Amino acid sequence: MSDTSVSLAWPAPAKLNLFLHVNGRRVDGYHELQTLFQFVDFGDWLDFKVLDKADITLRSNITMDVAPADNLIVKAAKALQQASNCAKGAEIWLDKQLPMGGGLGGGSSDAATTLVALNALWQCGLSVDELAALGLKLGADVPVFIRGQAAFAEGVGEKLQPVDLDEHWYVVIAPDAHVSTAEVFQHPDLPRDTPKLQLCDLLSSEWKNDCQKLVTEQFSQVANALAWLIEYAPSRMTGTGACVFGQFDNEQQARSCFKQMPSTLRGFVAQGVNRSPLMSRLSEL
Ligand SMILES: C[C@@](CO)(OP(=O)(O)O)[C@H](O)COP(=O)(O)OP(=O)(O)OC[C@H]1O[C@@H](n2ccc(N)nc2=O)[C@H](O)[C@@H]1O
Ligand SMILES: Nc1ncnc2c1ncn2[C@@H]1O[C@H](COP(=O)(O)OP(=O)(O)O)[C@@H](O)[C@H]1O
Repeated sequence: MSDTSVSLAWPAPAKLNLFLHVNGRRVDGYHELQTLFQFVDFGDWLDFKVLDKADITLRSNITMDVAPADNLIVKAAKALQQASNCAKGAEIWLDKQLPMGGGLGGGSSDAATTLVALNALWQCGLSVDELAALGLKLGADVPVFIRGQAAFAEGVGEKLQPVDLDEHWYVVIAPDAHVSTAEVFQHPDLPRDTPKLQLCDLLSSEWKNDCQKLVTEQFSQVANALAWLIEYAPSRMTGTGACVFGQFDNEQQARSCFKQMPSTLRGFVAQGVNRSPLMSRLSEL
């Protein structure tokens, strides 16, 4: 591939936290979690044009409320340049489909796709472990997107164990609310005492999200979306919100529910997938 070629689009899928337990708070303020990550076949898309000079530029279909230098995509590209002493740059195009700060991991997924794609396109030669370590510095959820396999996560989300889960269909609703991850974790009323359990026990118990009660009490939009969805399917919040998801056995049931969604709500239908679409894209190179 020549340095000026434009690669085909690269997917940056969303994730769901099928359960999210808060087990305690570390001395550095970060929280010990146990969570189950699965990807869905819906998300953002990125394009990269490799440049012979070290410039990194980003254009997007939406106006983002983060400065370019703070965008996780730009940060990821610069971190990779530094870590691999790479003198190449990139023009990056982002087709943003995922709500920002919604608990779907869009920013983390964008960062992971940038690291994986540019590592290949710039021929940096970093291993998956090296990319995951680099990604962790950008955000707790970046490593799971880099590894591209549904996973049980512990620690602050960096200790990952691959899992093979049922690939259900989901209706995902993005309530019109911005929930700050940092504020949820700082809140005095967040329960932080769920006992740590073995994965086999967690898989056979009822799944819950320890942030959900606090967030639904504070954001009526999240409570209302959940109250509507739960009439159709088992439903929960993902991450620290605001997005909620309902789980269906098949596509037809999910689409039938989605059709009945009030026009005041926004969302999408997607299938849970254990292998990230990013991995399929990478294997096409
Ligand atoms: C809790 C999860 C579950 O997926 O929430 P969502 O962000 O997806 O909603 C994520 O791990 C979040 O990951 P991410 O959004 O990358 O968080 P970071 O940028 O690393 O941290 C944002 C802030 O949240 C707090 N934080 C984050 C993760 C964690 N295990 N404990 C924390 O206390 C810290 O105060 C930190 O400053
Ligand atoms: N490319 C990006 N896409 C989304 N958010 C980004 C991006 N770069 C930086 N951010 C910042 O990261 C925050 C978390 O984004 P996101 O990953 O979408 O949410 P969450 O972690 O709740 O799933 C956003 O509120 C935004 O300020």
